[in-house]
Amino acid sequence: MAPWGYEKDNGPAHWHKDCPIANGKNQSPIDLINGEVKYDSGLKPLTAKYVPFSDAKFLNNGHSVQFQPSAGNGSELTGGPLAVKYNFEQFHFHWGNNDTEGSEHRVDGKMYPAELHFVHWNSTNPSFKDAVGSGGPNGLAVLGFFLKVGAENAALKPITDLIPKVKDAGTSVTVPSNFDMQAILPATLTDYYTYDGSLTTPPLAECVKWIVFKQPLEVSAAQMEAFRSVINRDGKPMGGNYRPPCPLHDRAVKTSFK
Ligand SMILES: NS(=O)(=O)c1c(F)c(F)c(-n2cc(CC3CCCCC3)nn2)c(F)c1F
Ligand SMILES: [Zn+2]
Repeated sequence: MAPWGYEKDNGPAHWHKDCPIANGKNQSPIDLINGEVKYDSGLKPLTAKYVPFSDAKFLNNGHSVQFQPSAGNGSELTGGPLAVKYNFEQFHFHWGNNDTEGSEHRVDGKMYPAELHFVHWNSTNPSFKDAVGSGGPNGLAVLGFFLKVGAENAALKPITDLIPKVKDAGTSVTVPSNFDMQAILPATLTDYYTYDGSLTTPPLAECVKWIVFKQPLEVSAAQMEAFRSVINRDGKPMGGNYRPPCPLHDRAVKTSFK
């Protein structure tokens, strides 16, 4: 099969051939149905401590645009549903070709125009790759933020301004060392949905504690348009790089809010 993608001939409906776990019982994304979630008063706020990276790339890997440091620098995530410290690995985006689609998770069936994922790995593992392969839902912790069109996002501007430089698959650019990743996050990481799931792209490993924030972040129409100018390995717009929702099976979605 052609390398996986989001087109008719290599999209999500084909992924099970190389990754049979695609039909597993703990797959992501899901539709977050408010009538079926359960408030858990034990869920505390999360704490993300992000240190500026001196050597990070922003790259187009053919299926997303991704902020990727060359090595860890002590940036970490703790709290919320997490029992241990998780190291920051990368962040990337999923988006649509218009404002009615683009996010991976949905809320009562509603899609947002984009979704931002901050990927972290359980620090009790020797590496990110080991964490992905560690078995069970505590290998990775991914923070999901919905993006909606509104005011310009000043914290994301240094990243969206780089998008024209990574328009083509396989290209990358160095991110200025004064980029403040912490500024992207809301001041308090309180209201979120959390459930056990998987990577939303191959290898679709069922190793993720998902933490999806209720409050969307805003980006300007111009920032959304920047994403829509990115092209994939087939030279087509990358927009539509989202997996449709998967069955919940017998999983519970907990919320930190009533
Ligand atoms: N959407 S998501 O679920 O947040 C999400 C993630 F969390 C990821 F970690 C990855 N991921 C995939 C690999 C290849 C590795 C190749 C070596 C084996 C481990 C996977 N690197 N990072 C990913 F692509 C992705 F989309
Ligand atoms: Zn993602």
